[in-house]
Amino acid sequence: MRIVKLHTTDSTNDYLKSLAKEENLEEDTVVWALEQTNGRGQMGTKWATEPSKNLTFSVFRKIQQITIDQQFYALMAASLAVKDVLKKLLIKNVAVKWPNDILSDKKKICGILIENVIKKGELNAMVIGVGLNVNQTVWENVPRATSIKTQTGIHFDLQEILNMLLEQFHFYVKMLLDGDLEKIKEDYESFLFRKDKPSTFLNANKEQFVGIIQGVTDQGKLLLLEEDNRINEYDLKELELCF
Ligand SMILES: O=C(O)CCCC[C@@H]1SC[C@@H]2NC(=O)N[C@@H]21
Repeated sequence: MRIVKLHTTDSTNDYLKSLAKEENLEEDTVVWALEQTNGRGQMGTKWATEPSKNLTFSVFRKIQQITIDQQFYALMAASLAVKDVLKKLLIKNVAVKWPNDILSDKKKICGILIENVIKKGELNAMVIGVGLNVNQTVWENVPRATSIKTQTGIHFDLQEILNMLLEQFHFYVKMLLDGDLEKIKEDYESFLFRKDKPSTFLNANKEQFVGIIQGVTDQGKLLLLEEDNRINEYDLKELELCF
C-alpha cells in the first residue's frame, strides 16, 4: 500500500482524484494531509479542522471490484471500520447517523465522503475520504463536535490511528469482495443512530414529521416507518433528522 503524506492540500479527495487521472494508481493508494484548505463534506458542506490535530485522508478503490451500484456498500464498509476502531479505543456510544456521520455520545466524531473518479469520460474508481477528529478539543461555530481525545482524555498518534483504520477498512473491503454484502448491511443497520425509535425529521419543505428508522436500501436510501404504517424511502436531499 502506498501512503502519500502531505503537509497541506486543498482536499485529499481532490488530490487523489487528480492523481488518479494522471497515473495508473494502484489499489489502496492513500493520500493523507495534515491540513486541508478546502476540505469538503456531503451536500456541499465544508470540513474544516485544526491542522495536524485530526486525520484527513482518502483511499483509492477501483470500480472493477466494487461497482457503482455497490457504492453505498463502500460507505457502509468505511463506517464499520471507523466504528470498530473507535470501539477498540473504548469510545462510548458510537453510532452512525445516516448516511455518513459517525457519532459518539450524539456528537460527530467522523465524516465520510465518497466520490467517483471519472477517467476518459468513464467511471474508473472511487475515492473514500475520511475526516476523523483525533486530538482537537475546541471547535468554533461547530455544534455537536467531539474527538477521540475529548472522549478519552488521551492524545493519540495520528499514524497509529490511520494504520488501525486502514487495517480495519481492508477487513471490510475483503468482506465486500467476498460478496458478503448482507452482513455488511446488517452490521451497518445495527449501529444506526435512533434505529427503531420514533424520531422527528424535517422534510425538503422543512416540515416536521415523525418516523421510525428501519434500515437502508442497497442504494443507501433511508427506510422510515411512518404514521400511516407505510415504510417510505428517502435520500439525503429529502430529509434531515432533528436531534
Ligand atoms: O461529514 C461529511 O459530510 C463528510 C466529511 C468528509 C471529510 C473528509 S476529510 C478527507 C476527505 N477530503 C475531503 O475534502 N473530505 C473528506
